[in-house]
Amino acid sequence: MSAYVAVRQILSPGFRTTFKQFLLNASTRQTCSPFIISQRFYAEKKIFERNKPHCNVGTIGHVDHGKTTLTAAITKVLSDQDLAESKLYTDIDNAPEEKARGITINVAHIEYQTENRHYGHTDCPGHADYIKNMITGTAQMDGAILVVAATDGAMPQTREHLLLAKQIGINHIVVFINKVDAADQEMVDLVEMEMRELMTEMGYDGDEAPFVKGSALCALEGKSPEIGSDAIIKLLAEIDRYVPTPVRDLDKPFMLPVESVYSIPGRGTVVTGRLERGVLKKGTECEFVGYNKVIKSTVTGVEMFRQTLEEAQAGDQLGALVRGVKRDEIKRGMVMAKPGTVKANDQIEAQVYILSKEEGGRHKPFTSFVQLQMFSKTWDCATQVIIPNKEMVMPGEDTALKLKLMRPMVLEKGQRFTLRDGNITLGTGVVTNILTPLTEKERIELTEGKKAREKKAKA
Ligand SMILES: Nc1nc2c(ncn2[C@@H]2O[C@H](COP(=O)(O)OP(=O)(O)OP(=O)(O)O)[C@@H](O)[C@H]2O)c(=O)[nH]1
Ligand SMILES: [Mg+2]
Repeated sequence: MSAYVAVRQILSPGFRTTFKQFLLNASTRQTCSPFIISQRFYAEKKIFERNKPHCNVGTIGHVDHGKTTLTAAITKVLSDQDLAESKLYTDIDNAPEEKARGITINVAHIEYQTENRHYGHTDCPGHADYIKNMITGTAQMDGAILVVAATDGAMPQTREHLLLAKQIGINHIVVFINKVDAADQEMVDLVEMEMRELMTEMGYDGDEAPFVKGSALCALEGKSPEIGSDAIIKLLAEIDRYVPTPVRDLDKPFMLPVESVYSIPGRGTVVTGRLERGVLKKGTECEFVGYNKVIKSTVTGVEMFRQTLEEAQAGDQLGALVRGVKRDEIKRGMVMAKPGTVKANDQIEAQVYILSKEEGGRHKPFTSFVQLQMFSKTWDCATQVIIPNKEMVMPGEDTALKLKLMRPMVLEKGQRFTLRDGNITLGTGVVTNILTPLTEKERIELTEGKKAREKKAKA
């Protein structure tokens, strides 16, 4: 009964009863090891067992460089060690449009374990049109795997993803040079040199960053183990070693930026995302904030990778079942939090770095009243930019800006964000001050101004 004793202190009475019943079950009693009993219990009841630190990683990089193939290969190699459920390429890119076009559009969340940690893995799209999804996906990671095809080397989205990852606050990146089966050694070495330089240029430690070379396709197809499965094992060992388990903010009131919303027939509405701070349990009251709304609800269930969680902790990638709210009432970008602990704001001051032309930014300076798209956490919103104290801002400059958002969104002091202009990442910044909300008159001026500009642009 020692497995029961071990968990009874941390689990609710309802859970304890279920576990006790399981232990009293005749077939279970035949097994004497408490460890095996508890493992069987968790698996059978689909309950998430928190027996290793959890860490969020994911694949980023240019389109077609092999991120999804690598994701599938990792699950395959780990499934041989009973540390993951093997996922096919088509399980990951499963939307009809993704299958038809052979590219990733939506991020996919996959689960696996090494001996040391439990991982949530987000496979991001590389195509330039889906940068928005990549930003949302990367916002959930603690460390990233940058995939670069040896056949191509660094490409535009290799650079852009690296830059965005840096801005989002991902400090640990492991590079996987993929497709070595299709490139000669000289080419592979050149790509490594180029990538180390690029990492340094983007503010990473290019000399220290771990590089693993291999072929995701060989690993997935079970061919050439020296560049296939061995490379995957090496990659996972480097992630285990290099990406630290972040210290989670467990003591603060909980907060989860909503990534997706689903309606599950017979059960209700489920929101998913990464719990950014605090802990979350079934029965907790919550509030959804953003897009001019505050919606109150109660969490009636918490799951991680389809397994029930007694208590979710900051860092967990989870789904929360919420009572009494319809799917259409909640949107990606809203924040679910303890009632009264987060606020939406529409006017802030920020310190922003405007990328130079060489870094992929704008070629020309900009002046006040330009309208840009602001990305933070899982939301994005149009915002008007005001430059205090000077006429214009040049590419490559670090500047204070005042931002007026078209809609109030959750923004806190110290929060990081990205500014984009069409297809260009223009700058990255941090909120330095929250200003008084826009008055009704100012808001009308802002939105009317936007309409007028749009009309002019069309004409
Ligand atoms: N030769 C070779 N081809 C590979 C390897 N890994 C992936 N590929 C192929 O490269 C193509 C693109 O692979 P994906 O995994 O879809 O690439 P991706 O980076 O996920 O692409 P997006 O998500 O659309 O950005 C596919 O045809 C793969 O079979 C490899 O190691 N060697
Ligand atoms: Mg993909």
